[in-house]
This record gives sequence, C-alpha cells and structure tokens, in this order.
Amino acid sequence: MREKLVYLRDVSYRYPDSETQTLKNINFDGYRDEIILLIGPSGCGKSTLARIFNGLIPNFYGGQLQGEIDIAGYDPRKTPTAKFAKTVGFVFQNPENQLFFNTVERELAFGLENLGVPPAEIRKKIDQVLREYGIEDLRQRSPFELSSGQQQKVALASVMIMEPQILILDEPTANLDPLSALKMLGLIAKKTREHRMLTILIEHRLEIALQFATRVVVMNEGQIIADGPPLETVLKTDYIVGVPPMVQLSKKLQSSGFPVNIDKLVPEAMALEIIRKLSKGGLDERKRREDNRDR
Ligand SMILES: Nc1ncnc2c1ncn2[C@@H]1O[C@H](COP(=O)(O)OP(=O)(O)OP(=O)(O)O)[C@@H](O)[C@H]1O
Repeated sequence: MREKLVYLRDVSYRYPDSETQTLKNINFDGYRDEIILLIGPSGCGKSTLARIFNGLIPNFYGGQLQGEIDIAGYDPRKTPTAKFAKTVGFVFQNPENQLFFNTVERELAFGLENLGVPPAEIRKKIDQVLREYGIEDLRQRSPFELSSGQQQKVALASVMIMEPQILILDEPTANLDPLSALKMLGLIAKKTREHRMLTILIEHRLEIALQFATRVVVMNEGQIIADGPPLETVLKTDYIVGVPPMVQLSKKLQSSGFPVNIDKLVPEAMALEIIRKLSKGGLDERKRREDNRDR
C-alpha cells in the first residue's frame, strides 16, 4: 500500500489582515515517491498552501487555519516550525533568503549541528552532498558571491542533507536558464526516487516540469480544481494554465480524430508517434488499394 505523508481535509485559511479566505476547503493527499506539480494562476494560493506543509502557516504568519491536517504525523498548529525542519525541506524561489553563513560548508553543517549530529558524521555527509550536487569547488566560497544557479544548488543541498521525507520547492528554477532548469529538475526527480520522498513542486515552466511530475494538482482562487495524471490533467484545464505548445498540439490532433499517445513532452517523442501513426495509416491505405485491385 502507498504510504501517505500529507493529509488535508476541508482546510481553509485566512491571513491575519485579510477579509477573505485565501484557501477554501482544500482536500489533498500526498504519498511517498510522488512528484506533484502544483500549478495555477498567480495569486491562486500555491505558496500559501506550501506554507502549511512546512508549518510557516500558522507558526510564522498567524491567521486562521481550519480543517484536519497531518503532515508526516504533525499538525502545524501544535508543532513548532523548527520541529518540521528534519521532516519537511523547503526551497524558496529566491535562494538568498535561506542562505545565512559565510561559507557553503557552514551552510551545509548548520542543520545537522542543530540536531546534535557528531562532527565526524557531519563532515562525511557534507563530502557526500557536495559530490552529489557537483558543488565540491564551492565548499569554501561565500554563498552570497555565487550565481543564482549555484545558490539554488546550495539551498537544495542544505535542505537535502537533512534527509527530509517531504520536499517543497517554490519555483526552484525561477533564476535559471532553460538548460540549468532542466538539469535542476532532473536532479530533484532523481533524489525523490533515491530517497523515496514526496516532492511538491510549484513551477511555472510547465514544459520542463511536466517531464518529471508524476501527478498534477491545479488550483484556482484558493481551491483545488483538478488533480490527476500530468498530461490528462493539464489538457483538461488549459483555460487556466499556460499550456506548453506540445500539449496544445497533442490536444489539437486528438480533437481532429488523430489521437497521439505521448508520455514525454519532447518533440522527438511526438514526431516518432506521429510517424508511427502515419506509416500505419499509409500501410492500411496501401492494403485497401491492393485488396480492391485483387477483387
Ligand atoms: N503574508 C500575506 N498576508 C496577506 N495576504 C497574503 C500574504 N501572502 C499572500 N497573500 C495573498 O494570498 C493570495 C495567494 O497568494 P500566494 O502567494 O499563495 O499565491 P501563488 O499562487 O503562490 O502566486 P504566485 O504564482 O504569483 O507566486 C494572494 O491574494 C496574496 O495577495
């Protein structure tokens, strides 16, 4: 049976000075091994929902939070945010906001030191993480002198060194070029599989993110309006999100009676599928002509 790590029932939330609810009747379950892509128009409540997952709501933001909540056994209303740190890793859109120390090495050591991990073990873990994320050469550098892409990697590494069960990423590729974004999300997907985490990804770059997501959740005006397999769910809700051209093309082909089955949103896969269908159609047509001639 799949292991449930997040359980939300009828969850609503209102910020302290707000007159309206930002989240309304949210029902959401998240399981180990999932990469959930959370999408929806700007201001629909994605980051607000993410702040419940890591306990910043209500612990830091206050406000009125209602409903049943279980985040890996914790209710954020009864658990201090610091206690979430080992269980829920969070990478912000702007990594600078979560880097505090004068060297990358210190940055990576901080969380483990707080947990009382012995120094020799911390050193071993730092060596391993620096290697895994390809940032060995940054060890003694100041995080504040690094490029945005390098900072994103350090922020992710400093979260992953804690071996969280749940990883929340709020636009982790916002400052990256397309190739670096692809590599970053590829790395996150690999780590999700290796560490058997639940990863929740808020990301506007759908054409890249859809290649890695195992499920898509769509929000609008504080509510979840669709939840299911990635392509199917995006196709159903294209009036709300910026649908990548590849998805639009597959939808157009489908509605023209030419369904194509693609599981990867890459031109090569789409081209192969179309060629396969066309040549099959071509063969069928040749056979029909031959049959007619033989009659
Ligand atoms: N600290 C806050 N206090 C009051 N209202 C807030 C606060 N943070 C966000 N909001 C409001 O809550 C609503 C949802 O914001 P949120 O940042 O969750 O949306 P989002 O879907 O993540 O948007 P984006 O894609 O632009 O990041 C918005 O109307 C926003 O103005």
